[in-house]
Amino acid sequence: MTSVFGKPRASTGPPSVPLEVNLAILGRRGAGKSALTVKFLTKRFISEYDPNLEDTYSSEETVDHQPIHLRVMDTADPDTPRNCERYLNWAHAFLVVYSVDSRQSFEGSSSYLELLALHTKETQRSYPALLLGNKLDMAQYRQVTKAEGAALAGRFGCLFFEVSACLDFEHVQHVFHEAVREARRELERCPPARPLFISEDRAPTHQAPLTARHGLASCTFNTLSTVSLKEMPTMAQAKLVTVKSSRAQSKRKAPTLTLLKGFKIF
Ligand SMILES: Nc1nc2c(ncn2[C@@H]2O[C@H](COP(=O)(O)OP(=O)(O)OP(=O)(O)O)[C@@H](O)[C@H]2O)c(=O)[nH]1
Repeated sequence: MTSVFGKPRASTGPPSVPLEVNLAILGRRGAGKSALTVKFLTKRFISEYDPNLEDTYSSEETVDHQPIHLRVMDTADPDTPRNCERYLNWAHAFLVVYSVDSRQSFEGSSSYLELLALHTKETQRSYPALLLGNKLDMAQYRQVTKAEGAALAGRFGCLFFEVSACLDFEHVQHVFHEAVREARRELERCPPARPLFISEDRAPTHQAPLTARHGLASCTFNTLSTVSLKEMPTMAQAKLVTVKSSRAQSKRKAPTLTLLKGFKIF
């Protein structure tokens, strides 16, 4: 224990490194992906947005006392899943969103779940997905029953929630944190191999040749003597904007606040 001005302070040791979790939000246009993302990040409901904007946001979260560096990709596919590698190869977990007042968006969410199932099969890895029926506040205009949502989620073995981006923040936060928990479980169960790529233009410095270090036949590895291995660079296309909800709250007095690129928050 240490003490500052007579107040006892627990000795915490070195700060724990946050776990990095990437979350992609998928769904048909108008399902409420952006509204849910912004609600989660700022506790606010947006009414104006750029439907063609796709961006990735980052937020420092604490889930079950563990620091998490969460990145959220609010995707914007045109009408159907398109160029999906950008999120399939990036995300640790997926939120698939439909709107309870739109049968079309529900059918769209089914296509996304099928896409994820195919990706799971192809990569032989498991990708947690949560199915969200959004716009629960519009329940009087329902086109999709809760039972139908639950049945679809059951078919793909994923968690299911009905939410509203314009009702309570805690419920939306709970859903995002559930996605983090699912991703964390999977990352613990099956840690990803650290990806490497080979760059042929730089010789390794201060290193004995592979052949000498491993006693391998020189003819086999001669070509590797000018190769260096590096970690894969981070995705170039992901633009990160860090949002601190406390900052958002302190600027509440501003009549219109543009906090996230492309979003107007009132
Ligand atoms: N009543 C209600 N309206 C919502 C809710 N969520 C989103 N909306 C509205 O639905 C419309 C579409 O919401 P977005 O968040 O832009 O939907 P999106 O899925 O991001 O759509 P794209 O950006 O076109 O891909 C907007 O007018 C939102 O204000 C909700 O929970 N309840």
